Amino acid sequence: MALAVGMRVLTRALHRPWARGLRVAPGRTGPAAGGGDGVRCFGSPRVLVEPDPAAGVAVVKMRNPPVNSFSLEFLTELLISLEKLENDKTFRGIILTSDHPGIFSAGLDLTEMCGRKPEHYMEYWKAVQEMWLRFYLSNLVVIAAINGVSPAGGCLLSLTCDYRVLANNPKYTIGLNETRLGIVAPFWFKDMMVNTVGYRTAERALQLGLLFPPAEALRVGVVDQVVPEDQVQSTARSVMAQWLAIPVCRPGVQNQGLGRAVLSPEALGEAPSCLIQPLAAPDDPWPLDASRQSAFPPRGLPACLCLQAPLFLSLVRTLVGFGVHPKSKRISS
Ligand SMILES: CCCCCCCCCCC/C=C/C(=O)SCCNC(=O)CCNC(=O)[C@H](O)C(C)(C)COP(=O)(O)OP(=O)(O)OC[C@H]1O[C@@H](n2cnc3c(N)ncnc32)[C@H](O)[C@@H]1OP(=O)(O)O
Repeated sequence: MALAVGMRVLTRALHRPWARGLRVAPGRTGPAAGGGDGVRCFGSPRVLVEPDPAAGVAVVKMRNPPVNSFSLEFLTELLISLEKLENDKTFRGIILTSDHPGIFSAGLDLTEMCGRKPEHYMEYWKAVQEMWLRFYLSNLVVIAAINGVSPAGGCLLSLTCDYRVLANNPKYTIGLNETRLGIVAPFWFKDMMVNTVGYRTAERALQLGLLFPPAEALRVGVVDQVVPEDQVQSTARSVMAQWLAIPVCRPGVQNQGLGRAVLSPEALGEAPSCLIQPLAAPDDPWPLDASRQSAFPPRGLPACLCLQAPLFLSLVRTLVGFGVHPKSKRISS
């Protein structure tokens, strides 16, 4: 299904480049997540934050209908919310979930990735990387309460979290399905998966573009817990309490050199620009060996990406999977 929808969205975006996927959800206020009096939700049109100051926790709900895809606007709002919470010493943890049960996130917004100007791709790609880095490196404990389907970038976002609770609904699949769309998952997507499920499982999952239903997701370890749908939020809160009982949980993990293995100290210094630098230097020598070159363009490569061939190829050089890109060493070693 993801393949069909992906192709449909891409084709439509090509023919309707003005269709930006910019859907503004109405604002909303309500009681705090913890039910405390006088504490109001805040956020932005696409991101709702339900604070529970007493617990030091905020529930961050993605609400970018219809599928919580990562449009540029949505990414920007999500990052602003995260930054606000990080700068507010009241909060030590966030629970990341969807305001629209059934869909956690459809991942990158496919309409952002074709029919646009090169500058837009740069801006968009930078925002995607920043989202990943900011969540991955956040000093807040982040628990994902996955209450819907979570392909590709949606899965990546959950992989940045410290713990993943998935609702037990066979429709709620999760995984990195990029190859099914004819695109290669960036090496940092791949590294996150390898860190989570191990090399062989990640290799097979990425090559086949597997989307795991809950039982399988738990078995391979892409999620930490599968619970009945109506217990996802409460389980996430219990897990959070367990994490917050540890005085130095997230910074402590970093100090032990665990969990942040994808990033080298060099990349940490100037991460976003460092990561997109190869895209800005499209004349770099082709880094793929002959056998890999013959695999491009992959079968099923969306037509619009073929039309963007020069950009796409330079991106492929940046985004390759499984260690064929020399530059990946500086990030993933
Ligand atoms: C920047 C330069 C780019 C160059 C190229 C480099 C490429 C590098 C990319 C690297 C990594 C990519 C990561 C990604 O995340 S790619 C996105 C992958 N996502 C998917 O495969 C999910 C596709 N969607 C679905 O499977 C289903 O929509 C879903 C199961 C999520 C929900 O199904 P449901 O039946 O509830 O809803 P619909 O399918 O009817 O969809 C509703 C509307 O939403 C539109 N839609 C769906 N997904 C996306 C999406 N990812 N981006 C934008 N829009 C999306 C869908 O078309 C429907 O729209 P309409 O209501 O207008 O018909």
